[in-house]
Amino acid sequence: MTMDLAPGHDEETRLAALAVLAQQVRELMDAVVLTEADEDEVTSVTAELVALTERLNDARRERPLMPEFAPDGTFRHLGNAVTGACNPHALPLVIEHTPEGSQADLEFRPTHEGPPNSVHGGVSAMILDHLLGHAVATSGRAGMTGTLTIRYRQPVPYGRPVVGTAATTRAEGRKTWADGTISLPDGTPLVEATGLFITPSLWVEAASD
Ligand SMILES: CCCCCCCC/C=C\CCCCCCCC(=O)SCCNC(=O)CCNC(=O)[C@H](O)C(C)(C)COP(=O)(O)OP(=O)(O)OC[C@H]1O[C@@H](n2cnc3c(N)ncnc32)[C@H](O)[C@@H]1OP(=O)(O)O
Repeated sequence: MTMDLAPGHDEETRLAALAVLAQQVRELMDAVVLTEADEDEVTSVTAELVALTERLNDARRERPLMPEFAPDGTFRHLGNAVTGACNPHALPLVIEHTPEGSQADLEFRPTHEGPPNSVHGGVSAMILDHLLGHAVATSGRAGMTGTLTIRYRQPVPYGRPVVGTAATTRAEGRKTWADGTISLPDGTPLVEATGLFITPSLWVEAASD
């Protein structure tokens, strides 16, 4: 049977399949950090993974998927380390644009372990960097992180829901400041961040060309 496919349908279907693969790889990574399998089983699984890696590398891109607008007009960056549905490194973070700024429901995974039973501080900083950057971008003043200051108030648990929020606080020329937190659902702050984002002079020049 043949189907009448809309333009781009094949690629969207392929990307959806790739997102499912990326999610399976996240499950695989958790399985690797938690497994108690014996050496023979670990060696056997590794051999299968080598074969799977070679199959994917038979059709390899030069670099991860770029930011773009999806067919429905929404912005997406499927290859991003924080938000990319097709990047197993990403949670992925799904960010909502709220009247106050940016917000995301999060659940960290065993692969994010830093101190025993809690999330690595660098991972929390990475998530806050992105959330702050998103708040800045949605305020119409997109920029690169210049500075990021983090205050770790309480350990962040994994395997439990937490909430990330961010909002811009002030702007001056090409500089925009934003604050954000990772909190428990009851509002208890765990990590606080303040960042300075700078719109690169190159972007300003490119926009005025
Ligand atoms: C409803 C609307 C929907 C819209 C949807 C939107 C969706 C949003 C989507 C997606 C969100 C994305 C979120 C991303 C979040 C993650 C961001 C990252 O992780 S970025 C990677 C890490 N950061 C870097 O790699 C930067 C590396 N540095 C640079 O590229 C440059 O140094 C840069 C751009 C920061 C500045 O370069 P220059 O040449 O443009 O600017 P100069 O002239 O050097 O400085 C201008 C002013 O800024 C100060 N400055 C420069 N760098 C600074 C710094 N690092 N710290 C403090 N001040 C700095 C300078 O002292 C100067 O200040 P004086 O004007 O004199 O007061």
